[in-house]
Amino acid sequence: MLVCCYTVSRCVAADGADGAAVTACGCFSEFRLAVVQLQVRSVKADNLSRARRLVKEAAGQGSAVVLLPECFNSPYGSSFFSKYAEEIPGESTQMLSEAAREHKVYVVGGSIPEEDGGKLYNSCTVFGPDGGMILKHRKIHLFDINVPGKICFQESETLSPGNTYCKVGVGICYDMRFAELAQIYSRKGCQLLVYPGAFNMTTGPAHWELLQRARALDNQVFVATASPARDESASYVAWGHSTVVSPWGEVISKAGPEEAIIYADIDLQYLSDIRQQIPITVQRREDLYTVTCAQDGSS
Ligand SMILES: NC(=O)CCC(=O)C(=O)O
Repeated sequence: MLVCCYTVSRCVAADGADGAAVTACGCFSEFRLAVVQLQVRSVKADNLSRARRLVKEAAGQGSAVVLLPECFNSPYGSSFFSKYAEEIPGESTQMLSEAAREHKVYVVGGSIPEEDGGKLYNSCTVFGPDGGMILKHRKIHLFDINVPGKICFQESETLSPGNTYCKVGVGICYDMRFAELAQIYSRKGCQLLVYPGAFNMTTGPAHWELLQRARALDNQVFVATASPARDESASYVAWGHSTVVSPWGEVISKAGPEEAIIYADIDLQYLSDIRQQIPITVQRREDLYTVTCAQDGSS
């Protein structure tokens, strides 16, 4: 999977088979990334058909990777998760697989509420151009916050956290706040971190761009976020502003609040150049500090 470029042989497929994603790894040094800021509404079938159409449009513009938002098939909110939840594979992931195969692109399928064994998860799946599922990432940091008078949201009332991270650089929304996760991904060789996410009207203006730029700069990686488009009539109003940030920390592409596709031409040589110019990746004092993984992380 090219968002990883961990090394081709270490990529892990959804079925756990090491190396099965070798062609998917591809390791292009330049490619076009499309971020689809979908207007998510209450009719699941409409969300799926619009997502499919926008993947097609993005592919037609030469994109190799298309990123969808968090909860692209369902309004975001605790009262919706169980109603819209599906097993994986299911209707929504079937659509992602078909769209990836039909248009010969990688699709990072934002996330959907996933039902498994009586529990609900917030899960991202990634499909390669052959329609095969490369990985599934379950959101590992549930969004439980309380900013008095502004926003109180408790994902843990309905969702369970995933307990593994994957070997490509995928996090979901609140996961972006955890710098260690991004550090681990970049140590494993990820050069692009993708975060489908739905920040809100309180934390969005304050933190959304800042977090992306921080993750990008700290790790000298590209960072892309995909939000649902803003719907002022929704119970949870998403901030929008899907963004792509370069390893220099610059915003290279950014949507407004409305439905849109944004594009960024990712050049991994540029990333290497920055890592040579400011060589923090080789200047770390691992004799004094280090970030360790509690487990192997395969998912
Ligand atoms: N869906 C989420 O995880 C939202 C996270 C968020 O808004 C934040 O401020 O963090």
